[in-house]
This record gives sequence, C-alpha cells and structure tokens, in this order.
Amino acid sequence: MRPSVAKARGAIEFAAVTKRFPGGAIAVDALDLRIRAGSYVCLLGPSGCGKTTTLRLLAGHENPTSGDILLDDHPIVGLPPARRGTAMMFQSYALFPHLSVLDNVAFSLRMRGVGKSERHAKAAEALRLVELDSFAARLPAQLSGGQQQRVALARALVTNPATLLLDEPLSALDPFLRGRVRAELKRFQRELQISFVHVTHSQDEALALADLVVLMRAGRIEQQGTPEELFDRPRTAFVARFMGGHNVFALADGGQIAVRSDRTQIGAAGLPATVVGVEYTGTGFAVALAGTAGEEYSVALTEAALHARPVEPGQSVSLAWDQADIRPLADAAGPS
Ligand SMILES: Nc1ncnc2c1ncn2[C@@H]1O[C@H](COP(=O)(O)OP(=O)(O)OP(=O)(O)O)[C@@H](O)[C@H]1O
Repeated sequence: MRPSVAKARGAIEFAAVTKRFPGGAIAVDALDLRIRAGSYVCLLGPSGCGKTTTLRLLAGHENPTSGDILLDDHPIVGLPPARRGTAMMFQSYALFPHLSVLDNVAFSLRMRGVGKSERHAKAAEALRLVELDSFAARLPAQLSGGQQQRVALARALVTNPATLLLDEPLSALDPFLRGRVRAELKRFQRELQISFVHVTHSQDEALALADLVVLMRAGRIEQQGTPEELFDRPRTAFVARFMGGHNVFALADGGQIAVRSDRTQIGAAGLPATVVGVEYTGTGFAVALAGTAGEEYSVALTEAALHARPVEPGQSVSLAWDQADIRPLADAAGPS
C-alpha cells in the first residue's frame, strides 16, 4: 500500500485485442485502447457489448485470441491474475461471513503465502485507508452496507495493485449509498494515483466518475473521451441515444443531427410534433413528444419556461433549435 506515492501507476494499453469465444462469438473485436496512468476509466455500453470481457482480459481471467495488453509498459498476457499488478473489487456480498473484517482483507495475501504478521499489518493499513481500522475485529454482518463495500475495496487494495478493476460495483446499493460510495471511490482513486477501470451500464455513473469514458458497441469502441465530450459532442446517433439527454432528428437530406433536450425549443415554427406527456423532474419538467412518424423526442423545460408557455398532452407544437446547438452525426442509419 502506497497511498502517497508521487508517481501515478496503471498505464494500460490494449493493442488490437480480439477475444473470440468457442462457438464463434466475438466479444471484443480488434480493441485499441490507451489508458493513462492514474486515471479513472469507465467502460460503458449496452448488455453484451464486451465490457466485462475487456475487464476479464485485463484481470487475466480470460486470454485474448490475439493482440497484446500492456500494464505500465509490461506485457501481461499469459501472466496469472495474481502477478499482473491488477486487483478486482468484488461486490460486498462476496465477503466471507465467518471471517473478521481484518481476515477478509488479509485473505488474498494469505493465498499468496504472506506470513501472518505481515498480512495483518498490511490489512490493517488497508483498513486505515478506508477509515475502518476500528472495525477490524467485527464480522461483515455487523457492518452497514457502505462499510461492507469499503471492506471489499480494502480487500482489493491490500495487494497494492497498479490497476483496480471494478465490475458494476455499485449496482447492489440503494441510491443514497450508491452516491456516497461513488464519491469515495473517486477520492480513493485520486489519493492512490492508480488507474481504476470500472464497468457500468449507467451513463450517470460514468459521467460522474470517469476521466475517460469508453462507450462500447458490439466489441468495439463507438466513442471515447471525457464525460463532457461523450455527452455534449456525440459523434453517432448510438452515442447520442445511449448517453441520453438528446434528441436525434432526421434531416431531409438523409443526414441526422443531435440536439440536447435542454436546448430543443418548443416554438411557433419548426418540426411538427405532438405532446404526449409532461413530467415533473424536480429541477424542471420533461416534455415527451411524438414526431409525425412516431419518433420520440423530449424537451427539458425549466419551471419558469413551462409556466410562461404551458403545454399539455395532445397539443400540436413545433420543435426548433439554434444552429450552435446542432451536433452532426456520422451514422445516418443508427439504431432507434
Ligand atoms: N464464456 C463465454 N462464452 C461464450 N460467449 C461469451 C462468454 N462470455 C461472454 N460471451 C459473449 O460475449 C459477448 C460480450 O459479453 P460481455 O459479458 O463482455 O458483455 P457485457 O458488455 O459485459 O454485458 P453485460 O452488461 O450484460 O454484463 C456477449 O455476446 C456474450 O454472450
């Protein structure tokens, strides 16, 4: 454990990595990806797009069919999981119920043949890092959900990995706890200066946590970039729809554009649409609309805007946007 190291660790490179499963399924298709040391990466995408396989290739739980994977410039393909410099954070319910918190955290060191006093000292240090040192003697069942999650994190960090791998680590938590653990993960990643590779299907989670968002589709990278780039400058209809908060409009020339829902205006002239619903979102209203061919659109309005120009279901309106808010899209035939 080196919480105060000056140099960031965990630079990752996937070079033309393909994973083909027996039976022919290509889970990861010629993946090229560079991750800077000390960055928080979220692998995002719909079910079956290859996120978990990418993580398992990094962990050493799968081997690529072809291609290379480097961690801090060292090739790691073929190395056993324990010798790669990676660690996987499992869900808190994977803690051993009959072992104390300290022994749970020390477990992977025991598996590596580390002596008792050394592994207890390292486990105690990992527990200090997650601020649970005073809970070392408790059993997991005697902790709150958030504390159990921190034990799971300490258990992964005890081997001093250069890269922490997380597969949907927040999915079992209630929304309140999810927000808190999310903030803690980000804080630990910053303090440790190692890379975190976090698989999620939640756009919100990726936007909140990542330095680099990698949106996958059918084993390939559809778009990668900062959260702002992915959300505000989608390159394809798939990205605009998956990231949400956008309308995709078909143009007369066959092209497509995206316009953010909060920049789409309900005006006097423009694209004809019918209001199908108005929902209160707490910070404003979401107006759901249908185009003339049944296309689904949404406009986010502030409370003041809705009260100034009320709309109601069944009403015919026109949708418009400013030139500056147009994002041209590359794939005219994106999925709906
Ligand atoms: N052991 C396996 N054998 C055969 N096919 C597999 C295996 N593991 C994954 N696949 C296939 O590879 C593709 C990618 O799977 P993967 O689990 O990586 O997707 P994912 O993006 O993590 O999906 P999810 O969000 O549902 O977990 C899928 O089509 C899946 O069916």
